[in-house]
Amino acid sequence: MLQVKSVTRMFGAKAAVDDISFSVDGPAFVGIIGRSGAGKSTFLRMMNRLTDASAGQILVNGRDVLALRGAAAREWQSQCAMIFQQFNLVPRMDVVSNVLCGILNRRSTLQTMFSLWSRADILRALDILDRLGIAEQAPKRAEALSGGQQQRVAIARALMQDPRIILADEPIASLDPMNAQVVMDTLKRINVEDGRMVIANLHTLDTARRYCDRVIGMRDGRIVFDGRPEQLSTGVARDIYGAGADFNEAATSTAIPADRAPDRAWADAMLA
Ligand SMILES: Nc1ncnc2c1ncn2[C@@H]1O[C@H](COP(=O)(O)OP(=O)(O)OP(=O)(O)O)[C@@H](O)[C@H]1O
Repeated sequence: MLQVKSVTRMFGAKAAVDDISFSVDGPAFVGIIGRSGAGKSTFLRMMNRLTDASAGQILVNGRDVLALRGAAAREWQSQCAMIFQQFNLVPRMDVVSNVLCGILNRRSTLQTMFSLWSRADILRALDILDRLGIAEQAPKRAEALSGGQQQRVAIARALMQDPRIILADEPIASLDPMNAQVVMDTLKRINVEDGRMVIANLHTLDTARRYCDRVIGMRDGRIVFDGRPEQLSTGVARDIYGAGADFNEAATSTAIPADRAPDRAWADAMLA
């Protein structure tokens, strides 16, 4: 389904992403880890064409999405939704309108100017919010919501596009552990229930181990690890992060232990 072939992105003389290749067969949950500056965001931005690649191909079902131009590139962007660390919602706009923004590019200028949404679109947005457990927030301004709720609105906006792939750039980096868990559980549900591929840049090892089917470790623009989460030993992690013997995994942790019943119940209630 996805084949990344020798993809490189240069910024001046520096390779932010340096000749990376990997392929993913099915709708997996892929985590990309690595220290700041490793090239994780640049890769995701190339995938959905926010940034051009300097060389290489990204084949999705055999089609090189890096070669698409104009309307075809925009069409690809709608199949490849992106979620950001800072949610990127319109703070003063209500939640349901933010979700409807996911299909802005499918509307005429007139429809956009007068905020005309079809009943079917509005019902679909509400359905998605309901599925993510935040339907009651629909009329509120986005800025009135907690960080975790805002990130779920951003996920709802992404789902409105009905994408094949969801790219998540540090989706939980601004959240407290409990909200982080709810957001990761939500992404996992979408991956498993809908069969949409998720590729998430993650900064915590325990999150990568817990949610991903596959983990890719990047260092200085290159892939230095590509394997299953259980292969991600402390030694491997130390290598990915370029850390010394004093590397402390706990320092990269935000997750809540799975055996903490109240947290689990809270998360389940939020997702119900
Ligand atoms: N627009 C740009 N112009 C110049 N250099 C850039 C640009 N974008 C990224 N870089 C450089 O490319 C390298 C990779 O950056 P990137 O943001 O992809 O890393 P990252 O792994 O996502 O890190 P972080 O987690 O801090 O976002 C860094 O050295 C960065 O300074």
